[in-house]
Amino acid sequence: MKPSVILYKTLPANLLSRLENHFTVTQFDDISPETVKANADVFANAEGILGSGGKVDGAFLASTPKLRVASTVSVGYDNFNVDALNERGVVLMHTPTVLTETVADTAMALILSSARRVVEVAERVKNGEWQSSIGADWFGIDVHHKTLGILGMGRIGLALAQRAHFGFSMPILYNARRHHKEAEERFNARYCDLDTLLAESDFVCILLPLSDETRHLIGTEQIVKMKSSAVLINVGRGPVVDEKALIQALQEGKIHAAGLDVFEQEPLAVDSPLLSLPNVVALPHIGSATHETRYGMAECAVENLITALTGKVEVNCVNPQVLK
Ligand SMILES: NC(=O)C1=CN([C@@H]2O[C@H](COP(=O)(O)OP(=O)(O)OC[C@H]3O[C@@H](n4cnc5c(N)ncnc54)[C@H](OP(=O)(O)O)[C@@H]3O)[C@@H](O)[C@H]2O)C=CC1
Ligand SMILES: O=CC(=O)O
Repeated sequence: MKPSVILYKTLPANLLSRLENHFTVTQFDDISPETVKANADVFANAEGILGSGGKVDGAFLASTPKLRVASTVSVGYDNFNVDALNERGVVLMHTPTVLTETVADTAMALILSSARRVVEVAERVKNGEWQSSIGADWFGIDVHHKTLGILGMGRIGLALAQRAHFGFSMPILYNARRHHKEAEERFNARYCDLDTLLAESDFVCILLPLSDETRHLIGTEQIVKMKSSAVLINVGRGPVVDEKALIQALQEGKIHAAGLDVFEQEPLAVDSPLLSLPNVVALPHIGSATHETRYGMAECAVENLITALTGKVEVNCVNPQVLK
């Protein structure tokens, strides 16, 4: 008998077929407690799950006693309680690498659009405000040769540093838990502590995962250390920034602008003050959202599930210790 798996993401037809060749697949819209409760038998028999979003915690694991593998269609896995997975011996697979370059493009797009006010001025053109030669009230700030501070010099951080160094001649500062020789040698990046990075950067770009250590890492105390001309970019996870503190800082002109792909609550509330600030570019968590990359991620997640349930895992495992 084929192992049972739960799919909670829409897959292209060919990838769904590939999954069905190996498993008995049951599809749901989500894995919310309501869905789990209403389909308790299916969840009780599942050996694998594949999807994105949705909380996988102790309560979920109690409802899935046969679960062996969780395959997330994302690189970030902050919605999984990894300790609880480890305790139960459940393997967690994710999709790094395949999305790295696309997410770095999104970060660069946010840097450029925040600095040059691309969204705001394009709206003004659409509203018929371009009636004569533009004046200083349409101007932005330069990106090239400005200092970029990268928080989190991992896969995406490195890809952003490459763009900024070679494409825009930007000096790079970075902070991570350890030094990254590759970034220093290839992009002349300089490691510095958080306070120094905040004080010296013209653009601060967050590419950190969400964890107990990074939650609200950037709050009022940190924002006031930034230059008043600086721009904050967040492509990592929303809760790394204390959003209330950021809103207040933007309203009071403590920093120049923000470019945000991620928020404390997603989707962002339509009445969020962020949406009425002209110096904020807000994107709907599109970091990896291109047709090519989303296909690549789905394909990677499918292969991850097949390998982890039927073969030998060599890459893309978050908790390889449970394989031993
Ligand atoms: N907006 C979007 O659509 C997307 C967002 N993301 C987010 O980007 C994150 C990064 O992805 P990726 O680059 O592939 O991940 P990596 O694991 O390659 O890089 C993470 C970096 O963060 C650093 N880091 C982690 N914890 C801390 C900490 N407490 N203090 C300082 N530095 C820390 C790591 O430091 P060290 O190198 O020293 O270990 C590493 O340099 C994902 O976890 C996800 O949250 C990813 C894809 C799309
Ligand atoms: O936010 C997206 C991810 O892949 O992580």
